[in-house]
Amino acid sequence: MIPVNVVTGFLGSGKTTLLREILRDPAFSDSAVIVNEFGEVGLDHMLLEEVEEGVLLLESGCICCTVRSDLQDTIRDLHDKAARGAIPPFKRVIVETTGVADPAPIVSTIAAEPVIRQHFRIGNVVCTVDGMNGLATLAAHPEPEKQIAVADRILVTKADIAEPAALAALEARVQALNPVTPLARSTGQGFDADFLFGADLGDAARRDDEVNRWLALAEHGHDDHHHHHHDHAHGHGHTSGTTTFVLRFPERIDWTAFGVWLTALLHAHGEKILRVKGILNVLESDTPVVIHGVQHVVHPPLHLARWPDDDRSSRIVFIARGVEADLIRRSLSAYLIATSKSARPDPVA
Ligand SMILES: Nc1nc2c(ncn2[C@@H]2O[C@H](COP(=O)(O)OP(=O)(O)OP(=O)(O)O)[C@@H](O)[C@H]2O)c(=O)[nH]1
Repeated sequence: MIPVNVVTGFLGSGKTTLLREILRDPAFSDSAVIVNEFGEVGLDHMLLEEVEEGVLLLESGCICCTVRSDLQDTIRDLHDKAARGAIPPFKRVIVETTGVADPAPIVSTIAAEPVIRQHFRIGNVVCTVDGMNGLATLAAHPEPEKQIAVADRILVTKADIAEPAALAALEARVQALNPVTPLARSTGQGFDADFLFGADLGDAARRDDEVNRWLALAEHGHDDHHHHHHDHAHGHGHTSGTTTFVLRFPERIDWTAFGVWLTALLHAHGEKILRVKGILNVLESDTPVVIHGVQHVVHPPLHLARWPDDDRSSRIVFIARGVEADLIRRSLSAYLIATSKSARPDPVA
């Protein structure tokens, strides 16, 4: 299965700079890149073409709203061409979105298409955040907050030119919006391509590490001295309403009942549940099941070969906007009691 990575991030935050550098890395030369741009002039495309011939430009506008089928066509086209030998084989796809795109529909576009699903899987969503203008952009525009919430990797760019205090304030804000996603800084060169695009939950060999990474972040935050809940909507004159919470249940749960509940929740409130990730102790298996989803899309559940530590409780992290943690907790609790399989879930701080 070929991973499809998505590079998102607000206008001018450094997406093209990241891609250009990544494509210079010989280990990443076997990447097919799809660039989505607004407007007539494909400037990013011209920049990218200098270094990489396998770059395709998706010309018909914004992926996220009108032309999702174009993205599907483009991915199928890449696959056909590689199969025919018309282009070199590639090991990964990277989609660069426009700065104002919502990455969630792009993820669902790839996840929903049966032909694509036979050969491709979702890789990481990498979000660039402008180290200079990030706070101002977050205050003024709705898109970056969602891009950050949905991301699997966050890259704070322009660390070479931003003020250290401003960078720290930005990172605190980003971590408050999404405490479970690892964050790195960049100076416009020397990117850790493996961290950003190599390691992801869909890769069985890297899965345990990934789960440990976000579980540790979910439970301890990025920094123990500085717990994420403190920073939420801190200063900046902007109250976002994006919250993160962890539901923990001590007893084994019925996977089928849980699956029905989660499907119903996302059907009713998907646009408010930006991200869900969880490790479940299910009745049907002695090893844990990992779930993750972006808005209305739940990826197929993944099995871990072993538990990451001695803790056998199920833990589910939600990043949500405009929905009360308590509502979700009570709903799940009621559902599990009604299906009489499990104990009441308790929230942890
Ligand atoms: N000093 C410095 N400049 C950077 C860095 N990252 C990006 N830039 C500069 O910031 C500007 C915008 O970067 P791009 O990579 O074009 O950003 P983008 O997100 O692709 O922009 P759009 O295509 O407009 O959405 C360019 O002039 C880059 O050279 C960085 O880490 N340090």
